[in-house]
Amino acid sequence: MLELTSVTHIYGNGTRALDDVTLSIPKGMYGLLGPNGAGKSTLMRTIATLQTPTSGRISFGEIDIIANPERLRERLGYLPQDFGVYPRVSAYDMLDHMAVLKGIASASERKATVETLLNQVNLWSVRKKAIAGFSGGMRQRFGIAQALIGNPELIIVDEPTAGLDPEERNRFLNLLAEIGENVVVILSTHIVEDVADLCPRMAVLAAGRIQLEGAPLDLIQRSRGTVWAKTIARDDLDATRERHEVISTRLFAGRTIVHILSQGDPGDGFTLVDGGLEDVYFSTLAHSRRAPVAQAA
Ligand SMILES: Nc1ncnc2c1ncn2[C@@H]1O[C@H](COP(=O)(O)OP(=O)(O)OP(=O)(O)O)[C@@H](O)[C@H]1O
Repeated sequence: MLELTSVTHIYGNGTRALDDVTLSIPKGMYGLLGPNGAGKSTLMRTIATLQTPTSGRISFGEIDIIANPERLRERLGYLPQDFGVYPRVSAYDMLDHMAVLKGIASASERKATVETLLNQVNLWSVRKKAIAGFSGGMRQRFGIAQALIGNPELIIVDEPTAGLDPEERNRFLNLLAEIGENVVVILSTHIVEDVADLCPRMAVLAAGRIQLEGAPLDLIQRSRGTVWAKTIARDDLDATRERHEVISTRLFAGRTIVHILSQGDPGDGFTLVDGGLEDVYFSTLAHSRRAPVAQAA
């Protein structure tokens, strides 16, 4: 279990990127959902011990990770949002090199590790090719392979599916799902479907605060009876926004489908729909923009 208690991070320029974040993250896949600038990367880097929070406590099992970051690092696998430079060395050699850095000194143990991982992420056939020539999806699968070196107990993946085409995204998510239920896997993303497809628990982070936490199915259940939809002409959108609490809009065949939040029948020809996680997410964001402090309390 990873426990965060009142974690706040204020950057040198005064930006309060994390504001009193308290979370308990159990084993299994955990989704951290939030828009750009919400503070997700700051939170991921903080948990990965790459930066120290301004205040608050973080523990992983028995380990106080702020006091003993090196103990966490031995158990951590991290795929950052921007993996950085993609070298002209082969996937095999790079993974072998990273295994050395992770402390696997024995050549035979390293060979077994590297071969297993390349197979697991389906890069065995291209193991001799330079990573610089890999597609986005291949790079992300390589990123997961390096994160899995040394059997980590805590795995952090920051925005891993951004920019992947649907087939690559599916492949990558299946790979994450296989990693297992015996480790903590935190998936940070702004893509609702990533969380809906994979995570038994999730939190929504916006403006540095946890706005919502729970099991996606429960959260969807709780929103039942409050999400209404209607197809309108695009020109009518402003008027609709004035009259109703619009949580999302989507174009379909040149028309606009609006979803609104209403505790009772809003009239105007809206029909009740079975809301999904996207509705839960967008209504949470709408609330947080209106009353950030009250919502997060
Ligand atoms: N080094 C820094 N110095 C000052 N402000 C920063 C720094 N890094 C991030 N921020 C600010 O902190 C806030 C949170 O940024 P962060 O990158 O953690 O968000 P994010 O949810 O990961 O967004 P994105 O997906 O766009 O990276 C933003 O307002 C950002 O501008």
